[in-house]
Amino acid sequence: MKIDFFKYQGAGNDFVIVDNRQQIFPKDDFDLIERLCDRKFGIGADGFMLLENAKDCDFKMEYFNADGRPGSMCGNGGRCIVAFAKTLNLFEASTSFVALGKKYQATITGELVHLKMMDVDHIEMHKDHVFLDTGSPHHVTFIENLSEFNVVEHGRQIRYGSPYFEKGTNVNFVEKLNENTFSVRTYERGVEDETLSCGTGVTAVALASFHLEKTKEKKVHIKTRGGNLKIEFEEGQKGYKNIILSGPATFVFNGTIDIG
Ligand SMILES: N[C@H](CCC[C@H](N)C(=O)O)C(=O)O
Repeated sequence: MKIDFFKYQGAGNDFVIVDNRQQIFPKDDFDLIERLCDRKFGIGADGFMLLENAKDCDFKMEYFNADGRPGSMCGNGGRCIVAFAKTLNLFEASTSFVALGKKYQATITGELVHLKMMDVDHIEMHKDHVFLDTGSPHHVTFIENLSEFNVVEHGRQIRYGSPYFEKGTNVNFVEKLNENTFSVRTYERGVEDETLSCGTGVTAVALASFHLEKTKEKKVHIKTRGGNLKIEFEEGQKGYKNIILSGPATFVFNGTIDIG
């Protein structure tokens, strides 16, 4: 069977998207999804997404990591699927979609997609890191000389170590550049490698930076290897709310692939 796919990237975090409103895609076939994401045997991507119909929303997003397994929330993927949904005329100026049973809202202005992330109530503070869930789990550590740092080696050690083990976590290494700007590199669970950027990861870094008083700003700029992202948020009674992740989400190419 041949399927049409669309390749997008958001700040260098890249995705294959398939329009599955007709339920044509065999989504239980994790080996197939892994192969489609493979950069040598397939199309190549950090993640795979299906756009499906949803009841009270414009569409549903189903996200899979490059290892073919269903992932948790993906911030850059969310922004990319919103850009894709726009080309299908599924909404005008703003959209709401469902992912992992949660409702998300987004808007588009020019090249930028602004995605409202889930509220974050808990930030775990540890001696040398913080841990929080922004839709996906994130371990955040501040370091120096980020550009020289071996992200894969250290990220992998933390991801597979205590207390995460098999379930794992995404791991972000951060360096402060100025009062409201941070540089971030992320080791992504499910890709098991460094990716060029991670949306839920930079969101976690922005909140962690504010929480640790490394910035007083509630509008934080993040530089990643794949581009720049911006996070705005408000303090809620318990934690953080109205968290908006903004950045580019760009169509790269489309094609047809025989999935057997
Ligand atoms: N790249 C994604 C995160 C994917 C989540 C995945 N790595 C997991 O922990 O299941 C992002 O932009 O937020």
